Amino acid sequence: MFLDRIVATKRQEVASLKEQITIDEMEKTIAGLAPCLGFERALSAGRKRPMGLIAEVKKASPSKGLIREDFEPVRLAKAYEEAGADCLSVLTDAPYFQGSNDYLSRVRQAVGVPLLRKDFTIDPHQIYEARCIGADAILLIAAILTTEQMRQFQSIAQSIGLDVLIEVHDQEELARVLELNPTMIGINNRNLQTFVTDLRTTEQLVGSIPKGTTVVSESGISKPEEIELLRSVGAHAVLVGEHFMRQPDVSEAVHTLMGSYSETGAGKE
Ligand SMILES: O=P(O)(O)OC[C@@H](O)[C@@H](O)c1c[nH]c2ccccc12
Repeated sequence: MFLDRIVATKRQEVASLKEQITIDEMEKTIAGLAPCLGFERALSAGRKRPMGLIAEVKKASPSKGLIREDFEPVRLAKAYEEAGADCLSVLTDAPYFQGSNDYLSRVRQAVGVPLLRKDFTIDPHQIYEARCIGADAILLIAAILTTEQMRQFQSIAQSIGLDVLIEVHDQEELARVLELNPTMIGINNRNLQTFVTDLRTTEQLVGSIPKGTTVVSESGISKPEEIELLRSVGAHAVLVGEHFMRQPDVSEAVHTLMGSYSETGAGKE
């Protein structure tokens, strides 16, 4: 299984991170940082369109290889912000997605919208690291974590001000995740074992999620009709990467997919 390979690589990365820095040291850095921007809020009450948007800064993926040649993370992030993306996601995994922590930190300096650190979180060290490099939210993937790990990671994240997006792609994962009363659930339309995307994944799972939880439909989204469909079944936001990365002008691509927006917010409490 491919996901197992990614996790094995991540374990080695975490081991070397632990040799470089302790949690105590990272906590000292965190004490001097500005508060996080509210990621979940930006997608719910604060969203700018009827459908919220997390626009992803993504250079490559294991299934597609290099996605964008002229990859300039800061320029892309500014274009997304200008086009009214509510939040951004920045891939930081290097071996499989050609991302980097440095991209996230540079994007943090350049934009004012909340940032998701998109990576494979398997250890508390990475949560502190995410905060230190400038993230406002982290991703927890149910497929690679036990319920207890998710509970522990969620509480660590909250204790340092980070929001948590918990990702599921089937009923079994969703049932485990609901035990944690999450504020935000991502439904990944891509099966991380086969890489096949199917928007019916969102349609099938969204009905089992309690009202009041912010639902993000993730992956394989590229058409305005899909946004409308996902909105009509109950998703509050979408996470879009590859489709935007393949357009020369990402700002225009956001407008074409998502429609126009108002700064005053279109979300409901
Ligand atoms: O590029 P897409 O198909 O629009 O998908 C974006 C995002 O959902 C995808 O990058 C993603 C979703 N969950 C992940 C977990 C790890 C790495 C990447 C992902």
